[in-house]
Amino acid sequence: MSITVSFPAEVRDWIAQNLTRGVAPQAIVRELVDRKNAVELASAMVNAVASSFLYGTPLPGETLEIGAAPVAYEPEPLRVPDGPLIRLGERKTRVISRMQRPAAVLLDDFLSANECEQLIALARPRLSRSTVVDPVTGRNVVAGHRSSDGMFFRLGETPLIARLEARIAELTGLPVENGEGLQLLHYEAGAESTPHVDYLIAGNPANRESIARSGQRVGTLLMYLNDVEGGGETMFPQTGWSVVPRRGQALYFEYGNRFGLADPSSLHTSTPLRAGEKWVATKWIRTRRFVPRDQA
Ligand SMILES: O=C(O)CCC(=O)C(=O)O
Ligand SMILES: [Fe+2]
Repeated sequence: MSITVSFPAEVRDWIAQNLTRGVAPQAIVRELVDRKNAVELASAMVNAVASSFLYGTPLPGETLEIGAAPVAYEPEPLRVPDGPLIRLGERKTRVISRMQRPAAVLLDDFLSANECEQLIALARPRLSRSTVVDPVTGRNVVAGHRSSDGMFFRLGETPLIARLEARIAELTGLPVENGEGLQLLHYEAGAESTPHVDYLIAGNPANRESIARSGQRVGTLLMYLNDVEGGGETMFPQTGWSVVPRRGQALYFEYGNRFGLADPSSLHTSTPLRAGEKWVATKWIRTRRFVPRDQA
């Protein structure tokens, strides 16, 4: 049995700010109990906000159900075609491996060596220190945790970019217009990205606005543009799976289901690069047409 109680927006936002700053959920519950809330109510309020962070869902509204069934992510199969070979336009790509959770496929020969070299050459003069959206303020800041350089292409910016975007749409079954501009990342020795999910957490206004404009992110395609000498693996700590970058290969993973939940097992990291460099191109895909902030 469950009961419905009111959940004031100020309390919800205060919990969201604390979770974003990394305060432990138990500490937030304790503080609420100190402020004369019943422990069941305090736990339910913190759990509701934590669950929205975990599954990439909207923040809870003005009411809260206490005693409702807990949320869990139900995985769905990838939209990618079955079989060992996938024909994408004039290109045939070979499936190396499939993974159920997170739903993923690793592909060989997704890009030709020449396409990898062209992407690097186009991106190199335009690199700048990678930024991320600050979870508290929602502003773009230099990513302390990421320590790579990056740049973005506009959708269809060159014939090569347009051709790759068409290939990605054919693979994923999601329209080109749902894709964000292709991002190129360059890591040097020692650089890494710490564990993160690619879907957007509704804890700050910038992410909420982005989700309202373009929908949630539901899939990521990583294209490896060079072989790495050591480290620099794309690692999924929840499942212990790690992909070693190899030139021309692509890793596609999806993390959105039909209930609008995102998959926490898609948490991933680029492990510290031990030597040499790593080049990777990332395509993030939304549920709807991607509208950048400056074009809203
Ligand atoms: O460099 C990688 O392997 C991962 C990159 C990544 O996580 C991203 O661009 O979102
Ligand atoms: Fe990522």
